[in-house]
Amino acid sequence: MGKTLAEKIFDAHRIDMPFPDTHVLKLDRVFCHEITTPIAITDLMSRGMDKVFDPTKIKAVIDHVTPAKDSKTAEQGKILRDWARRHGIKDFFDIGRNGVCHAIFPEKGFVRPGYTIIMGDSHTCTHGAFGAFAAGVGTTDLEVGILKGVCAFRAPKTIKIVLNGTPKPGVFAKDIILFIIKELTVNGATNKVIEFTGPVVDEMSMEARMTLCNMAIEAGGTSGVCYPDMTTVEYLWDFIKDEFSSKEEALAEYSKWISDEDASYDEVREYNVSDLEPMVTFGFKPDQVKPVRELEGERVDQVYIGSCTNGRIEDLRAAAAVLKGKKISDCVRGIVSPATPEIYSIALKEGIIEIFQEAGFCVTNPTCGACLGMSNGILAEGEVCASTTNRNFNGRMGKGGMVHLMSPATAAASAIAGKITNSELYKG
Ligand SMILES: CC(C)[C@H](C(=O)O)[C@@H](O)C(=O)O
Ligand code: SF4
Repeated sequence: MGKTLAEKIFDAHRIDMPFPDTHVLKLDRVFCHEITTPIAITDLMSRGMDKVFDPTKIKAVIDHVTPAKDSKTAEQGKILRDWARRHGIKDFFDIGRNGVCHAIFPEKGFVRPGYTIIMGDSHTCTHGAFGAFAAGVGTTDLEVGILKGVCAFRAPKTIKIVLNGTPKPGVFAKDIILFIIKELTVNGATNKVIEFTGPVVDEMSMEARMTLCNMAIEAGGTSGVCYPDMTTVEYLWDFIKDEFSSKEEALAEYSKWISDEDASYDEVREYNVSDLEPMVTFGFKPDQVKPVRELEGERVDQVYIGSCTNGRIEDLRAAAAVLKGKKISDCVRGIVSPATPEIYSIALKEGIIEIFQEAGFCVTNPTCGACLGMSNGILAEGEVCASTTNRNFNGRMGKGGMVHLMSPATAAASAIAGKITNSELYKG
């Protein structure tokens, strides 16, 4: 019997199986941010265990609220900053160099095919786009990970999604993943890995694959995964070129992180996305998804483009293609947060920041801020936000506020119209 990609990663990292269905894996990376890691740090300190297993494998960033907005967030940042310094964690990204964790860590080359990664953040699944097993964990697992470099997981049952067809213009990875979550429902993949495969994924950029894997958790998935291929090698090349004599050699090495033909899956679902329309959420759960057409005309007070789902350069380009030469509605506040300084600077060079500004958008520094309603764009009671983020939970972006999740192109078109609308890219 063949093995799935996740099973192969488990086999290569397993150091113990203390109970049936409990696999203790060696970790290649422990990622940290200033909301959850300070809780682990403080607890470890109080137990006299202020140690780290390997400072080179730990990467940390202040991203959720930056610059700090109050004493509490300043303190959270300080705990992480002091800890990183104390333990010689060199890859620590503070104000001026910081970006949204799930954008900046891949961008810096910290994620590789076949890796095991944990972080105290539910969207850690994003990194599976590289053919890694990456999972969000709670404080106890994070503490053990920091101390010992290991983590216990259940067997990785996998749902395979095969995506066929050719998406229409104006239909992006975000529309596809919203559709998949609608099909799977919010707990359809609980405790499972979602493997995204097929010709549509093969054609996708790393950015688009990260958008897919990012939202695996919204269907309950432990991790999303894509198979590494030449697109993965090209993305990583600057970081790996000393390890391999050619891209082909790197590809040959990474190709071991692909499921076998005869691997056994919990479920296999095939979709043809050729007829898929741009999608949008309604209600307060990410599986409440409809074609944009059916929500066309719904009022919007704020449009937010950013986050670990859709704050990457490709996302800003897609939004700018819609906004170019246009103004956003007087009734709308437009906010864009490039997800990393690198993305910000590429957007500046390409004239994308200017397009956003001329359209009437406020451009913020790289941060999560608005996405989880902590800073830089909190909604007032009764307000509605068209957002490229990943969660539309009740009050997510501000108490009493409503969030509609959509692609950057749809968000940009909705900013111009002042109401939910399909992008011109889709209208043709
Ligand atoms: C702050 C953090 C624990 C949280 C998460 O894990 O998802 C945040 O990133 C979010 O998206 O709500
Ligand atoms: S951008 Fe949003 S979803 Fe992503 S890590 Fe930050 S708060 Fe969480």
